[in-house]
Amino acid sequence: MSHIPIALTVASNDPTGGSGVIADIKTFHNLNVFGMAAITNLTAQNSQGIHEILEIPPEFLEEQLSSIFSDAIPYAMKSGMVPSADMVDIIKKYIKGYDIPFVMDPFIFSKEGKRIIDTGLQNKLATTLLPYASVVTPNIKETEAMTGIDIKDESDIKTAANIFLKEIGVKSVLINDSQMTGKACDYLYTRTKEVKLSGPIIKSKNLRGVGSTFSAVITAELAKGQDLESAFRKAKMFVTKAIENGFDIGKGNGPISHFIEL
Ligand SMILES: Nc1ncnc2c1ncn2[C@@H]1O[C@H](COP(=O)(O)OP(=O)(O)OP(=O)(O)O)[C@@H](O)[C@H]1O
Ligand SMILES: Cc1ncc(COP(=O)(O)O)c(N)n1
Repeated sequence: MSHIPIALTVASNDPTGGSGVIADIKTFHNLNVFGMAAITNLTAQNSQGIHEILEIPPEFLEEQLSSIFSDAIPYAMKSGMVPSADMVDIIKKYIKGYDIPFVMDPFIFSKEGKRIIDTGLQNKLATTLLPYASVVTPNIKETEAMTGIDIKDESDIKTAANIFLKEIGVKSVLINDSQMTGKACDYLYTRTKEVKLSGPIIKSKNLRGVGSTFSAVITAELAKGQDLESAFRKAKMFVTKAIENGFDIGKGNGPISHFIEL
């Protein structure tokens, strides 16, 4: 194959390979997209939680991005864990400068509910990066934190989505209620349409990487030139199968599978 779309993830490393950039690269590979990764953080984590986080110096993120973009421009990019205001500004510079599809997967709370970034940085992400995002993929807790809406049902999700679109200025938002109800309904809101995809909740403790993988599928599909709604449908199918085929690796919560065939 001489020509291949490139997707870039700007995120953090999970040494056990369940989430973060390793999950992103596995997803890009599965979808026949060439994956690149610029690292923001190193984490020490495993199936039982995040233990330590070591921030890469912001100027070294700049070095990584400048090496990538001066050589081959990715077709789409996503961001995950962004640990400092300086890094937010660096990422904004590249998104503004190159105008490629940008999927923002904010990482504000860990799976265990622990706050990962403070509210100052959360606000900086919202005001500086979100207006440049093609789509944002927060989970319910992140949606509540960024919009101030207490989410109890579908109408609250719609209210929060409207804040993302009309007040924060994001082009589109993807929110799901899997952490709230017995279903796994995902909602896409853009300025012109709403799409709801319903699916059953799969009972599994092996859910590590589900958020990273969902946003990585969207990024890979946008890199291929697919529209956002098709990318959303593919991401939903991908994570559903990936959860169904998850692995019992480690003593706690294992990872989803990236070996799936759609
Ligand atoms: N138990 C489950 N059964 C079926 N689908 C699920 C389940 N858990 C999550 N999903 C689906 O996985 C996708 C990602 O979910 P979600 O955004 O909540 O993950 P997350 O890890 O909390 O995300 P984040 O990276 O933003 O923290 C969504 O499509 C959601 O519906
Ligand atoms: C390095 C890193 N990035 C992201 C996540 C979120 O996990 P998930 O992909 O399961 O939402 C994580 N735990 N660690």
